[in-house]
Amino acid sequence: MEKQTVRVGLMGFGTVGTGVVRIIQAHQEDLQKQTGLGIEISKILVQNAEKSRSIPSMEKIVTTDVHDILDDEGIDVVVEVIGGISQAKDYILAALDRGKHVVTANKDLMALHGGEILQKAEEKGCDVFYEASVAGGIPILRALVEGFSSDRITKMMGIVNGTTNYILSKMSQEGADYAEVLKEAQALGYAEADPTSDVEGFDAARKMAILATLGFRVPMKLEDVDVKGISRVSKEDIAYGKKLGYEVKLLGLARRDGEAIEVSVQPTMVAKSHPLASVNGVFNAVYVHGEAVGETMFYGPGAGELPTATAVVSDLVTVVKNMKLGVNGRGMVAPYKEKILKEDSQKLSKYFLRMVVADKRGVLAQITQLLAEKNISLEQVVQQPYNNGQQAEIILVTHSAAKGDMDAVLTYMEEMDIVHEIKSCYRVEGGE
Ligand SMILES: NC(=O)C1=CN([C@@H]2O[C@H](COP(=O)(O)OP(=O)(O)OC[C@H]3O[C@@H](n4cnc5c(N)ncnc54)[C@H](OP(=O)(O)O)[C@@H]3O)[C@@H](O)[C@H]2O)C=CC1
Ligand SMILES: N[C@@H](CC=O)C(=O)O
Ligand code: NA
Repeated sequence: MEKQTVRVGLMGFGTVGTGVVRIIQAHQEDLQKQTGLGIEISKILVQNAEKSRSIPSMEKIVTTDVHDILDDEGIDVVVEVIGGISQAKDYILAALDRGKHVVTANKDLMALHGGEILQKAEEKGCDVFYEASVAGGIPILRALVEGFSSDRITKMMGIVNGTTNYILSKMSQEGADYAEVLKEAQALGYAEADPTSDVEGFDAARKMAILATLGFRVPMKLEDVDVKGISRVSKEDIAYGKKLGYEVKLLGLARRDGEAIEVSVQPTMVAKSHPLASVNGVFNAVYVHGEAVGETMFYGPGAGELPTATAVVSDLVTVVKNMKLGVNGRGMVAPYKEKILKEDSQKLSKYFLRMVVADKRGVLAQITQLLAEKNISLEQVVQQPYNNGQQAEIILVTHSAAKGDMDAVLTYMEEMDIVHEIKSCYRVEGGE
């Protein structure tokens, strides 16, 4: 007899797992109409079976033994939302070994071991989808893989970490200090008790590695992403940036020139005229430029129970549709392009530079001369008294310059007597 219901083993009943149950329950009829099959959650793996759950009717199917899911031949699909790397990886590989399809929200795992997991899925003829892993509820992975399949993407810029965007937005709107806003973000539950992976940019870097792999169709690794976090962004930088027409954002950048690629995550001065500059609070956004399509932008909630669960359940719907058609495991295209990473001399961008210098005649001339020697010209220059007029503060915005040249200039400036302190240096995007 033909299957009437697809049975799902849900691993994890926390924020996302609870949302998955709620959406499947609330939208059962719609899901059935779209797939032609019922979707039933058969078992839920948790760590603590004694914990009371916000959907008490599901408590009876909770288990702490992963084999209740893995060894149940009636379970067709595993949804992994426990998080973490080692156990989640073992469970997913074991599920694939048993011919079960997988949906996961786990960016940490997919950024590090996505290649191995997808290879195993291909061998076993299984689907693995992970839309929720990048920018939560925004269907950006599907857009890259399906919506832009006919195009060649040249640039992606993403605000893909809600915690840091919340912190930078508050610093900008209220002129508040980093440490102060971080505490507030922790109290509101946006930042983790240990916020390192958010504020040091690692969470965003994992998401950018996934975006670059799918967007450029090259096997990008996490270590290919240059990462710098926001812990050294000061309210002064934000205030000066604003005066010159910029908002500071933790920006993930993936850019292709010819076949050479660069991927980075760093605090960046984003021109106020660019739509990314207006993305505030915990919201995420991804800007995608394609050779044919031109500019596009995707905006929405990057986290949270129901937005993230929407992405998970939509992936589940795709798995079920594929099951009906008998085409699981055939839709995935492994990255097929050779990875060519840019040298620093090929990474071009404008820069914002703030420094404290001696207040003497000719200082600005010496600095512009040094920049000119490296072919770096200036777009904006502001000079003002500093430290009660005993020193001067110079803020520069350059025209496009190579990262290698800019790094060389900074190293040289550190040795110059007239340069007392380099306060900050940011990449500038979005003003072209
Ligand atoms: N929260 C969000 O907004 C987003 C989350 N994600 C990703 O989704 C995944 C889940 O996140 P989230 O729901 O927030 O996490 P939670 O911490 O809220 O929930 C984790 C769940 O998994 C269970 N669990 C954890 N470890 C194990 C284990 N070793 N064995 C069995 N069960 C385990 C926990 O059990 P118990 O309940 O008993 O403690 C809990 O039910 C992560 O990969 C995260 O990065 C992605 C995008 C956004
Ligand atoms: N910690 C992440 C949660 C979603 O991935 C964030 O702040 O964006
Ligand atoms: Na998404």
